[in-house]
Amino acid sequence: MTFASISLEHKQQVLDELRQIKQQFAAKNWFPGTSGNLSMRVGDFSPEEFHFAITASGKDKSKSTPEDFLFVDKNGQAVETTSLKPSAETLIHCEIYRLTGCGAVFHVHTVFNNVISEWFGEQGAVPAQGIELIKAFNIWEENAPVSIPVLPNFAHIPSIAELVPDVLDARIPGILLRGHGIYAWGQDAFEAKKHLEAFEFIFEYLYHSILLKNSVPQVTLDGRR
Ligand SMILES: CSCCC(=O)C(=O)COP(=O)(O)O
Ligand SMILES: [Zn+2]
Repeated sequence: MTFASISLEHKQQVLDELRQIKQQFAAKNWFPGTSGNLSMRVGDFSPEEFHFAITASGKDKSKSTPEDFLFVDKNGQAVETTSLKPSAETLIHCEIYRLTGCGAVFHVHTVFNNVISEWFGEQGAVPAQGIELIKAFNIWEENAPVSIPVLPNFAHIPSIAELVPDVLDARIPGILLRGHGIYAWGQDAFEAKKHLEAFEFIFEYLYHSILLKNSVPQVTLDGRR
């Protein structure tokens, strides 16, 4: 499917949805210091050809302007004449679309995802168990353990993108970058948002639970420490 053959109406719908989600995430303070990027696929997916709308690089994502998004191809190259630059992290989006065929990819920097990615960075994954919200990932097995991959953070984005295939887990719709932020995706924007919110809940839960475990003396049932 060529970019030109995708209807203008569909492209506009995607931009409208992205704009709404950007405002909702900005209201949660999920784009501090111009960080974060959002994308949504337009048209059909095939690994050989796909297109998506993505946030322009370096913008204040809490503001809405006519210059917030542009369309790119599977290599992250703009498909229309524009002065806008796609997100510096577009190649990571490209790799996630290529490997999953998903419909939307959202990336945010939060204090909780940064702290947790650092805490578990050395072991390469964040373990979580017994948290009801993993049902948001469509995991219904009782007390199922999940493991959220953590990749090292490099200034050279292609070096991060090339590690994505090694850690991507079909059951877990997200990857953390150590000391940087999270990428979450889904078959559409609704699902990607649901996944991102569930990840952030899990990170916040783990943050508090690790802090409690390390600060409250562990008392056994017979009163011994
Ligand atoms: C200012 S945060 C550093 C870049 C980054 O990690 C990010 O998410 C935003 O980059 P973009 O090019 O998408 O604005
Ligand atoms: Zn980032």
